[in-house]
Amino acid sequence: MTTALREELCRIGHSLYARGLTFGSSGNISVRRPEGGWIVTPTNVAMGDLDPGQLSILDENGNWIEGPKPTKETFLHTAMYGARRDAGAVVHLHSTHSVAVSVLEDIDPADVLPAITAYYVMKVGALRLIPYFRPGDPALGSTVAGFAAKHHALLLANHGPVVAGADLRSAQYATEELEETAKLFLLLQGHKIRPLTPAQAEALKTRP
Ligand SMILES: O=C(CO)COP(=O)(O)O
Ligand SMILES: [Zn+2]
Repeated sequence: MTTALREELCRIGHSLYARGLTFGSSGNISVRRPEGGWIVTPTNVAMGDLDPGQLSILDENGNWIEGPKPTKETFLHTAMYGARRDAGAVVHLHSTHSVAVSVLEDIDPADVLPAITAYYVMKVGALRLIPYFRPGDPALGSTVAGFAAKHHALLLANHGPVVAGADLRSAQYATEELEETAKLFLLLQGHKIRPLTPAQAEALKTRP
């Protein structure tokens, strides 16, 4: 099981990297292990170079117990899991359009992007902006913990998205949906737009 999870995590990392959804050694991914604890990506490794035999293991308290040194954003991942007991995976990227939106001056920090499409509402919902902290700053963990219970998708200002999902695929798909919606939002700047109405958005949350 752990071998399959290791392979799936690396396949997703390779795919994200190959499609330009994160760059250099940016981004990190974690997944909950059925036997307890987490598999997380090592620090300073490009998503395109992830190796199933070279992943970091954390115990159930979030302590590094095996493998290479884990991502410096480990506390960001553990803060998400701490606030969301149903989360099975967390993806953090530096995807270009999401980062661009995180830098805009006049965005609503409580709900950054409008409900442009149904899939955005279904997979992301209300995107919360988190104030800027330097990467790896543990203070980011406590700030994220305060918002993560209400929001599975967060946008770190001047940095990038961090998204929790029930499993790796859900977290990946929601992060990709967020990136595509950020791109649409930027494409639509200067145009009058007609987002989904609150009733249309609400219906997507309550119906299958
Ligand atoms: O995205 C990153 C920092 O925010 C990448 O850091 P790591 O290489 O430590 O995972
Ligand atoms: Zn980052």
